[in-house]
Formats: sequence, structure tokens, C-alpha cells
Amino acid sequence: MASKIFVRPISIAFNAFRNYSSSSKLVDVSINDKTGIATVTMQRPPVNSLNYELLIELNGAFQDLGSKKIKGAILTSSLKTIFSAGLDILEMYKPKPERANAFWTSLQDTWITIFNTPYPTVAAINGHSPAGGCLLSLACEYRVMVNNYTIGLNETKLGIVAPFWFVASMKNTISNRESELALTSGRLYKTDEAFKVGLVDETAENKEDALAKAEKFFSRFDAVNPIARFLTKQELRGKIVKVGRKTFIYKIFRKFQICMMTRI
Ligand SMILES: CC/C=C\C/C=C\C/C=C\C=C\CC(=O)SCCNC(=O)CCNC(=O)[C@H](O)C(C)(C)COP(=O)(O)OP(=O)(O)OC[C@H]1O[C@@H](n2cnc3c(N)ncnc32)[C@H](O)[C@@H]1OP(=O)(O)O
Repeated sequence: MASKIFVRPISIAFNAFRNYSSSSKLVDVSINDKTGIATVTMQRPPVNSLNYELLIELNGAFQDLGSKKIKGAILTSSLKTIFSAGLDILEMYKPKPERANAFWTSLQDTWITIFNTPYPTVAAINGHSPAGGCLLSLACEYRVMVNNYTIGLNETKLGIVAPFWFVASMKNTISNRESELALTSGRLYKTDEAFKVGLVDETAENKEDALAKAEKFFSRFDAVNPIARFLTKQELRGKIVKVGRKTFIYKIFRKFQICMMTRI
């Protein structure tokens, strides 16, 4: 595992990004050859609900970007009013155990990939972002959100217990106290409320404004060594990933989750 951690940022320095663009059905990836900024756009109408296929494509997109020399990546949505509606409810309704296992693993893997990228990441949240949508944005390093939408981990309102790595992601962003209040009540914050508690870092007038602000975030690292930056990020986020990825508790929890899903 350690070798993976140390090899990746070095290898990206030798790869060019110029003129890169790739579009699959559910995710579009483009890299601006002037700025070196990648934009990963979810495009699964009507609400970008996260099913297995979308998660696999998202994970692949962020992993591939690790082998390109990019300045940073922005995660956003092609939809007018929705960033992501969170997990696809249909994936959780009477699934086959194999599908449930693959789905749950793809969610976990995607979260780990985005949470742990060697390059900086920003979520340009251009619409509602409940539950799993909020989780994706929390995996990024910075959040810019368009006004008058909602965001939060509202699982308790749905009668669901948010997995502990959802909780850890929230606690990595806002205070323990605010996380407790938010998660126990299943609170969905309006953009300005989310800004006040630090759940989002900046607000924006519209998607273009959000993208512009997201791009500006990356310039903070112009004079920063990318390897030192990444290792520092790992120092701060590593423990959370370790808990999320490896522990016995996680495996038990996944079994429990799948068991719950297959019985509903
Ligand atoms: C039941 C599970 C039980 C146990 C599982 C055990 C463990 C799981 C652990 C944790 C999981 C947590 C995280 C999650 O992400 S759960 C999903 C939470 N998501 C939500 O609460 C969002 C629900 N959706 C909305 O609030 C709204 O749809 C909206 C704000 C995103 C958009 O509102 P609009 O008014 O613009 O659009 P709608 O008319 O409401 O929706 C359009 C269309 O999309 C369908 N849809 C909406 N959300 C989902 C979804 N999450 N999955 C699948 N489909 C979704 C909606 O039904 C409409 O479809 P039709 O047009 O009616 O066909």
C-alpha cells in the first residue's frame, strides 16, 4: 500500500494532459489544455442518482486523472438543478446479494478514490445534493455551491443510519458538534446555511460562477510542491481512509447493510 502512495504523485509528473477529453454515457471528463484543470461531469438524468454503473465510471474517471499531469479536478453535474440525489433508491430495493455487494463496494471505492486523489479537487455543486450527493462533495477538498439549493446527510430522515465513513467525511469538514446536530436530525442545509457552518467553502450565483471560483481555488497551490501537498493531504486524511477501507468493522457493517437491503 505504501508503495502505491509514494509512486503515484511521481508518475503523474511525467504524463502530459494536453487535449484530453473523454465522454462515456454517464460521466464526461475534459481537461482544459491551457489551465490543466479537469472537469468531471455527472450526466445521469433525471437526478444523477448513484447507481453501480455511474459509480464505476466516476471511480474510473478520477483514477485515470491520477495518471495525467493536471492542476486539479472539478466534480460537477450536467443537470440544471441537481448535483446528485444520492444513492439510487432502486439499488437498495430488494437487490440481489451479488449486486448489492458490488454496488456497495463501488460506492466505497469511489469515495476512497476521490477522498484520496494526489491532485486537488473541488465540488462545484450546481444543484441539490442530499445524502450520497453530499458525500461525493465531502470527498473533495473544497466545495463551491450555487445559491438556493440544499445539501446534507439526511439519512435519519429516511430511516437509514449513515455509514460511519459518511459521518467521518462530515466530521472532516465541519465540527463534531455541528455534525451531531446535522446527522441526528437529518438536516438538509440551504446553500447560505451550509456556508455559515463551513459545509461549503464558497457560494456562487450560478454554475459558471461556481466553476470560476473552483478554478481559482487551484491557484493556491501554484507555489506548492505537489508531492509535499499530496503527502500532507494523506497525513490529514489517511486515518479516515484506513478506517473506511480496511477494518473488520467495515466488513461486518457491509454485511449488515446488505442484509438490511435484501430484506426490505
Ligand atoms: C431504502 C434503503 C434502506 C436501507 C439501505 C441501507 C443502508 C443505506 C445506507 C445509507 C445510504 C445513504 C445515502 C443515500 O444517498 S440514500 C438516497 C437519499 N436521497 C434522497 O433523499 C433524495 C431524494 N430525492 C429528492 O429529494 C428529490 O428527488 C431531488 C431534490 C433530488 C430532486 O427533486 P425534483 O423535484 O427536481 O425531482 P423529483 O420529481 O423529486 O425526482 C425526479 C425523478 O427522480 C427520481 N429520484 C429522485 N431521487 C432519486 C434517488 N435517490 N434514486 C432514484 N431515483 C430518484 C424520482 O423518483 C423521480 O422519478 P420519476 O420521474 O417519478 O420516475
